[in-house]
Amino acid sequence: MKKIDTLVIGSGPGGLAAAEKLAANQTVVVCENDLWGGTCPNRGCDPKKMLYSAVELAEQTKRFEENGLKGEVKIDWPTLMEFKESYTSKIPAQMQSSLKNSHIQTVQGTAQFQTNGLIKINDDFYDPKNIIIATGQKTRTLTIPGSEYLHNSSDFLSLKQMPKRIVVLGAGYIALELSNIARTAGANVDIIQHNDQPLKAFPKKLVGDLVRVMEETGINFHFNEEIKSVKRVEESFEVTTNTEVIRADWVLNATGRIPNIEELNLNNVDIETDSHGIVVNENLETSRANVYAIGDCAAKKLPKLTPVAEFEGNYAAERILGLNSAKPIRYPVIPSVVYSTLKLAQVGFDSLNSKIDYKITTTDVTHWYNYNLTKEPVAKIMTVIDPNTDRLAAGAILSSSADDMINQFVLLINQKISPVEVARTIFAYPSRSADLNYLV
Ligand SMILES: Cc1cc2nc3c(=O)[nH]c(=O)nc-3n(C[C@H](O)[C@H](O)[C@H](O)COP(=O)(O)OP(=O)(O)OC[C@H]3O[C@@H](n4cnc5c(N)ncnc54)[C@H](O)[C@@H]3O)c2cc1C
Ligand SMILES: NC(=O)c1ccc[n+]([C@@H]2O[C@H](COP(=O)([O-])OP(=O)(O)OC[C@H]3O[C@@H](n4cnc5c(N)ncnc54)[C@H](O)[C@@H]3O)[C@@H](O)[C@H]2O)c1
Repeated sequence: MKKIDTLVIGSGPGGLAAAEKLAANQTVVVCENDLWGGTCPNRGCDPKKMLYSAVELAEQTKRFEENGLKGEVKIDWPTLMEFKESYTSKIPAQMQSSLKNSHIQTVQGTAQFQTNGLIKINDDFYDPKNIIIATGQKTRTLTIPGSEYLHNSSDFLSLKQMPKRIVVLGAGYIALELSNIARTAGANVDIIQHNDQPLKAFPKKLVGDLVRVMEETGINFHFNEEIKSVKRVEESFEVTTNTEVIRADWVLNATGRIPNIEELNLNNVDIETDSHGIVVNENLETSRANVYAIGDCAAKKLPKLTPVAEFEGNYAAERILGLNSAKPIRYPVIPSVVYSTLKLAQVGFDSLNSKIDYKITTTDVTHWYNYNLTKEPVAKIMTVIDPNTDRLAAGAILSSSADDMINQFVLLINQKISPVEVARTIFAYPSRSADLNYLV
């Protein structure tokens, strides 16, 4: 039996952040049953954004055709995939060796709780003083006839050739991001959503604009459709809903992700779970002493994002080290971005106070100098101002630069910067950040 200070289960952004922080003071083991580094760098944020970068440039170039940028731009999918793989193929080894360099022991295998509280990994038993569970999420399985034909986002990010016709089930983050990549790379795309609320957590007005722009690129949205079955017909597939049959060469299941906790055998030690994941208190402690859950696998009403997992990993490590022993975790505002035909970003909406009558303004900036420059089909900025302080409380942006611009909003909100202070600032010109003066 191996006695150690802390066992971290899962080597994604959450687990890595925790392990690195603990390593200077403790004996730490990180256990991983798949790719070192977890979802984000191997089959999530990073590879997606590498494909997106080419797609974004191609879209931008097409928009500028009538303004003097001539010549056909075409995505060469196999070469683009090679570019992506030039990064992803090195990640697991890099991540594992960086852990080893920090004197963290790495074990390849599945961690499973035993009834006596020990953890079994391969043929070894571990008796850690603390455990951090950071096992992430996985694609939700749809229980419909033909579900065996469905692919997930990892399959998409490894496609050798772009299929001619793709049907995408769901209209959330993954659906809207990967549909845009597929469409720009030449596929015909149909998106099927069971209600009329794509990207439910984002402001409806801006989502409506994004859907319209995606439709203009040729993507077909089918709302309020119940997916009944997927049937193989020779080399292709038929996706049947309550009202239609759509032909596809490839079907992506993007109907959501669920906690990846089955293999842990949590019921052996009565660790409480619900349908959103492992139940934790405001100190990220599970129902069992000295066992923490962080990142995507924890049941919390927060966006499941890489920086959130890292923030929680740091917090759990500090708590184990006794650095924040009494303080509950306090999150700063959390921005989220959908990287689609345009970028849709938001921050602060989940921290609004229902008793305050905020001043909400949506400004159409499509024809403002800095947006006209890139000929965007639409660009809008929504601001939510607290009338008591005149400060920005929340905001949303739809534009090609929303991912960077939203970080300006993050700073304004977190640092409580007033409009007067913004007005006293000299920003570089011309730049989109310089428009802040007119917006807040
Ligand atoms: C397609 C896609 C795109 C995304 N894009 C973005 C983005 O642009 N921005 C963003 O912020 N977030 C994005 N995300 C979300 C982001 O990837 C996750 O929020 C983040 O990876 C969560 O980190 P984590 O450490 O909680 O879990 P993960 O990164 O999922 O890591 C968990 C690890 O635990 C391992 N594991 C599971 N069970 C066991 C076990 N029993 N024993 C041992 N190991 C185990 C898994 O193999 C995995 O490697 C995206 C996700 C997807 C799928
Ligand atoms: N850019 C980013 O930050 C980014 C990108 C990708 C994923 N992620 C993270 O991963 C998580 C999972 O992403 P996701 O897109 O899989 O989930 P999601 O929850 O964002 O979207 C799932 C969509 O499928 C719909 N749906 C559910 N059941 C359905 C059914 N039977 N038929 C048709 N539609 C159905 C839902 O209404 C929803 O619109 C996100 O919540 C996010 O935290 C983040």
